[in-house]
Amino acid sequence: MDNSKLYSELLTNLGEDVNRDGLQKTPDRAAKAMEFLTKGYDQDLDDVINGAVFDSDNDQMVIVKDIEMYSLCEHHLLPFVGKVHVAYLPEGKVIGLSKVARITDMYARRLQIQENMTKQIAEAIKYATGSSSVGVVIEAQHFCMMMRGVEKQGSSTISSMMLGTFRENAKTREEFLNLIKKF
Ligand SMILES: Nc1nc2c(ncn2[C@@H]2O[C@H](COP(=O)(O)OP(=O)(O)OP(=O)(O)O)[C@@H](O)[C@H]2O)c(=O)[nH]1
Ligand SMILES: [Zn+2]
Repeated sequence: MDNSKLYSELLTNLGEDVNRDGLQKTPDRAAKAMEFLTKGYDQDLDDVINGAVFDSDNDQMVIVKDIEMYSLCEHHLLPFVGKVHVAYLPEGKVIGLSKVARITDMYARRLQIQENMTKQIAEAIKYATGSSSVGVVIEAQHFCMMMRGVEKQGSSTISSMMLGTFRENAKTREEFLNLIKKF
């Protein structure tokens, strides 16, 4: 059965009249929206990187911060929304900056938990750049904690994955964390 039909059944089960004016196209729209929000399953990391990795002899920290992220929690299918910060220490190669955001989207547009997505992005940056030192921090608000359940609107969740020098060297980690702080 296609997703539109499934949404139609869901709405009927919820007590709605799927033939009423406002709902006529809703199953189609909802199916399209869900397909968009989970399109990361169909993406391949090499295709996303698209060869945009360049030689560079700059071995200092690169940070792409405040990348907006919209994902869906795998427990409730509700959004979690926030910012992703990515850093790495180049080891001869740098990646196209937009690809860092595209990699983030590829993993965000799946059913996720924040911690797993944090690790997946870090591993992908490591793979793409060949760098052993990668740091990823995600700060997000989970709608399943805000709109329902525990109903806490003010809390946010911060997760991190530090690899290589970011894990081993407190100074490198601090430099990253200081540079992504809000001033
Ligand atoms: N660690 C982690 N937990 C998450 C994430 N997204 C949602 N959750 C949590 O997953 C848990 C699921 O708990 P359950 O007790 O099985 O489900 P529930 O009865 O709907 O839980 P409540 O949200 O407490 O009402 C909840 O504590 C959610 O807050 C995430 O990205 N990471
Ligand atoms: Zn949830």
